[in-house]
Amino acid sequence: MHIWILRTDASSSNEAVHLQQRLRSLSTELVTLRNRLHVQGGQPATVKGGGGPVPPLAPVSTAPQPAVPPRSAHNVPAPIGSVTQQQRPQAPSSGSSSNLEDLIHLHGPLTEDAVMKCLQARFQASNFYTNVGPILLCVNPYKEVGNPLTLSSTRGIALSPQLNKVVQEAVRQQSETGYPQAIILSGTSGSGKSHVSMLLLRQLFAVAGGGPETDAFKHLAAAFTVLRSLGSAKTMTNSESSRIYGDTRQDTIEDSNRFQAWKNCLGILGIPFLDVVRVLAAVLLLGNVQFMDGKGLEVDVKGEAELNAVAGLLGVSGGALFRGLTSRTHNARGQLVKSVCDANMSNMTRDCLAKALYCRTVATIVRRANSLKRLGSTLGTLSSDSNESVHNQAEVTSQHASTIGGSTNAGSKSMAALNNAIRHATDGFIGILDMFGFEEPKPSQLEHLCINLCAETMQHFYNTHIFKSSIESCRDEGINCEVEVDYVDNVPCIDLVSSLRTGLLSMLDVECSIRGTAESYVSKIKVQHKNNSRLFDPKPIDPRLFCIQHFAGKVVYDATDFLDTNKDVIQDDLVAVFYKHSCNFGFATHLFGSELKALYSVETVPRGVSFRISPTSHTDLLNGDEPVSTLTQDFHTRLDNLLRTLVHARPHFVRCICSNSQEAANRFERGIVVRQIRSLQVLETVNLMAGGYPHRMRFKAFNMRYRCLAPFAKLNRTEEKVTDDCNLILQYVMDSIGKQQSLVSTSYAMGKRHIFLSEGIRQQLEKLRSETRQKAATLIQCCWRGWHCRYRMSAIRREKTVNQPPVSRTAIGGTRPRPQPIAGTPPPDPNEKCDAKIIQQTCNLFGLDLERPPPVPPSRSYTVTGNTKLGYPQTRVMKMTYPEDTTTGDDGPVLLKGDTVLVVGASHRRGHLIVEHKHCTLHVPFQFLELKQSVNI
Ligand SMILES: Nc1ncnc2c1ncn2[C@@H]1O[C@H](COP(=O)(O)OP(=O)(O)OP(=O)(O)O)[C@@H](O)[C@H]1O
Repeated sequence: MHIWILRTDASSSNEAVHLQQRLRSLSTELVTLRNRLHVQGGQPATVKGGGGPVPPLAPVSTAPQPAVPPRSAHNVPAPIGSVTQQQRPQAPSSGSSSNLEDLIHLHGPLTEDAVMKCLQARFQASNFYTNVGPILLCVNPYKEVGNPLTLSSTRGIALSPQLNKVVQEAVRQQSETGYPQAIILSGTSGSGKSHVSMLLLRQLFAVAGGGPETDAFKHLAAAFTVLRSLGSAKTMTNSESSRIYGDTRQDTIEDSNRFQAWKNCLGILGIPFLDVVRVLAAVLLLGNVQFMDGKGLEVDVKGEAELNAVAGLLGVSGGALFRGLTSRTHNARGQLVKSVCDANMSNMTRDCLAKALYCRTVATIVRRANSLKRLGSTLGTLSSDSNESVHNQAEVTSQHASTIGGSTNAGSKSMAALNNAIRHATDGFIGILDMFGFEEPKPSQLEHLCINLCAETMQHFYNTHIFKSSIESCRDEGINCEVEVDYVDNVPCIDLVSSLRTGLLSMLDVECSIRGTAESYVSKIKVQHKNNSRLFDPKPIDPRLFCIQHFAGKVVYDATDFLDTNKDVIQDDLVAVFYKHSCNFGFATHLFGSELKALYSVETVPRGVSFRISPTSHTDLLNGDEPVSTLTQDFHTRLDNLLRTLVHARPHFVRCICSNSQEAANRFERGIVVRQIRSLQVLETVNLMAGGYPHRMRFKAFNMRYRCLAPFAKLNRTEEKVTDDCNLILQYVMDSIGKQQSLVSTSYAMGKRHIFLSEGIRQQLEKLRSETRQKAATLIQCCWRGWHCRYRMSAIRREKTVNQPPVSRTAIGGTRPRPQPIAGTPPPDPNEKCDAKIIQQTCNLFGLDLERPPPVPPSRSYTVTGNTKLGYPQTRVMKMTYPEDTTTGDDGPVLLKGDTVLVVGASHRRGHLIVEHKHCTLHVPFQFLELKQSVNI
C-alpha cells in the first residue's frame, strides 16, 4: 500500500488551473479598480467561479499575472459560528515590500504579480527568506557556489532569523508535545536545499546543546564531508548536486585541502582511507578499459595495462578478472553452460562492476556514519542519500512485525505493528529531509523518473498536509470557509508512475521479467495510458521516448536503458572472483559479503545466478537464486518507509527556489522564479494562509495554550464548558486586537471537535500569549527579586549584629589576632566522601539519626577543673585587665587585673563567661579569669 494513493477527481493540469486563476484575478482586479475609482452601480463580481467578461490573456512575464481572489470577499456571508474581524484593505502596493517578512501581509489584491514583486524586492535587498505563515520560502542567491556544503564548510555562513525560527519552532513543538518533527525541504535541483539543510542542522546542534564540540557533530560533519564528495554530480541546474548516480566529475583536480579534509574525515569515521581509495581508483581505471569484438572466440581488450592495474587494486589476478568480465554461466534446465560474451555484453558487465563497487563503498560509509550517529545523538538527517538507515530500520521492524501478524488479518496487523515500531523509533526525533530536487535533463533516464517520482510524492505530501486536510476538515465539521483554494492535485501523475498494476514502474518490472525491449515497453505504456493526458508522445515521435507532464514541468524520458537499469544485476561469474580464496583485498570481499555467502552455500560456483548491483541484505538473498527486487521496487520501498516516518512527524516546510538557471550570483530571473512559484503553489498557499483556516486545534488544546489570555476567574475550566472557554478567550483577544488595523483576516470558526483558525488570528494569539507570558515572567521576577532583596537585607543586618565583637576595642586594638590556619594544610577535598556504610554503622553505634543532625548540647552549668566539677556561680579573679585597650574612649565598665568578680554562667558566645561586676553584666573570655580556690562554692 502506498501512502499517496488517495484519489481525487481533480484532473486539471497546472496550465488549466492557472488559466482559470488568471481569469479570476483579472476580474477581481477590475472590481478592485472600480471600487477604488468609486464607480457606482456596478455589483462587485463574485470571487468564485470567475464569471463575467473575459479579458484577453496577458503573456506570462508581463502584468497582469495569474491571481487568486482577494481574501475578504465582500459578498460572501460569514459562516455560522465564525467571526471575521476585518475586511482586507485594498491599499496600494507600497515601496516597502522588501521589509515584508510574511506574504500574508501583502497589500492590495493577492496576485502572482504582487507575490513576485515582493520576492524580487526582498531578493534585491538581500532578504532571501520570506514566510508564508509557518512555511518558509528561500530564494537561492547563488552566493556560495563552490562551497562543498558540509557541516564544516558552512560554519562561516550566518544563519538568518527565519531559519532560526524554523529550528526553534521544531524544537519547541518537540519538547512540548513529544511528537517527532520533520523539517522538509523541497524545490527543484539547485534551489538550495542542501545549503539550507546544512544551516538548519548546525542550528539544531546549537539549540540541542554542545554545538560543534559534540562528538555527534564531529561524526556527522565527517560523514557529510566524505559523502558529499562521493555523492555530488553535475545536473542541468546544479554543478554540485547531491546525487550518488550520474556524471561524477572525473576531470576536476581535487583541491588539495579538500582532499586532505576528506582523508581526515574517513579517519574520524574509522574507515581505512587506503581501502576506499583503492576501490575508487579501480572504478576510475575501469573507464579506460574497452572490450572489442576480436577475430577469435574471445573478445579483445583495449587497455590491458589498465585492466591488470584494476585487478591489482582489487586484489585479484588479471586473468580471473578478465574471465569474470567476459564469460557467463547459464543454467539451461539444470544444465550449466558457459559462454563467452561479446564486446557489448562485456562492456556492460564492466559498467556493472564499476557501479557495484561504487554503490557498495558508499553504502558501507553510510552504514558506518549512521551507526556512529545513532550512538551519539538524537538529531538526524533524513537525507536522500542516507535512506539506507531508514531502510535498514524498517527492515528490522518489519521482521519483528511479521512475527506478530495472525493468520487472517496478518497483513493489517503487521502493518500496524510496523507503523507503531516506526512511530516509537522516531519518538522525539527532529529530522531534516533534503530530498532530490525535480530534474529535467534531456533525455532523462530511469533514475530521473525515480527522482521526479520522489519530488511528486513530496509535493503530494505538502498538498495533503496544507490544502487537502484543511479543506476536508472544514467540510467535515461544517465550516464554511470564505476562501476557495484551488490547488493542483498531483495524484494522477503519481498514479501514472507508481500505481500497483498499471503504473509505469510496475509495467517496467513486468517487461523485465518477460525479457522485453525498450520499444515494447514504451508501446505498452502508451496503449495502457492512451487516455491519460499526463503521458504523451514527444516531438519528433520516437518508439523509445515518452513524455510526462509533472507538477513542475514536462520531462521527456528515453527508455533505451530502462530495462537494464531496472534489473540492476551483476552475474555470479564476476562476483565469484572476489571470494576470499582468490581475492587478497579484504575490503572488496566485504563489499560482496552477503552475495558470496549465498553463492558459496552451494557447492557449484558459478551456477548462472545473478545478484543486485545495489547492496542487498542477507535475508533477501535467502529467498532463492534470483534477485527478489528491482531497482525501482527498492526505490519504492525506501520512499514508502520514509513516508511512514514522515506521517508520524509534525512537518515544517521549507520551499526552495532557484533565482536563475546559470547559477549566477544575485540574478533574479522572473521567468524562472514564476515557474517555480506556480509549481510550488505559492500563491495558493498565500491565499489559504491569508484567508482560509489553515490551522485547527482541539478545544482542550486551545484552552491549554491560550487560557492565559482571558481572566482566570472567568474561565470555567471544565470539560463540558470547554467551547465557552474558547469563545471567552477569543473574545478577549478580539477586544485587544480590535483597535489595531490589520490587513490580514483574523477570523476563526468553531467546529464540532476543533476550533479553526486563520493564520492572522494564530499569529495574534501567539503574539499576545508571548506578551502575556513575558509580562507574567517580569512580574514573577520582580516579586521574587524584591522578596530576595528584603530577605537578604534583614539577614545581613542580623549577621552584622551577631558578628559584632562584644567589645569592639579588642578587634580594633589588634592585640589578639585570630590564629591563622597552619600553613600547608590542604583544604578539605569536597569530593572526598566517607563510605555510606561506615557512616550508617557509626550512626547506629552512637544512636544518631542520619536524617537529622544531632541536637546541640545545652550549655553546661559547671566547669571542670582537674577531676572536679565546679558549679556556677563562681568567684574568680581577673588575670589581666579587660578590656585590654582602655584608650578607645569607650565608657563601658573596665575590670582591672586582680579584681574579684562573680561568674554567673557560660555565655552563648564561645569561650566566654558571664561576669557580674558592680551591677554590670559582661561577657569575658575565660582566659582573663582564674579561679579563686578559697571561695569555691
Ligand atoms: N542561501 C544561499 N546563499 C548562498 N548560496 C546558496 C544558497 N543556497 C544555495 N546556494 C548555492 O547554490 C548552489 C546549489 O545549492 P544546493 O546544492 O543546496 O541545491 P539543491 O537544491 O540541494 O540541489 P540538488 O537537489 O540538485 O541537490 C550551491 O552551490 C550552493 O552553495
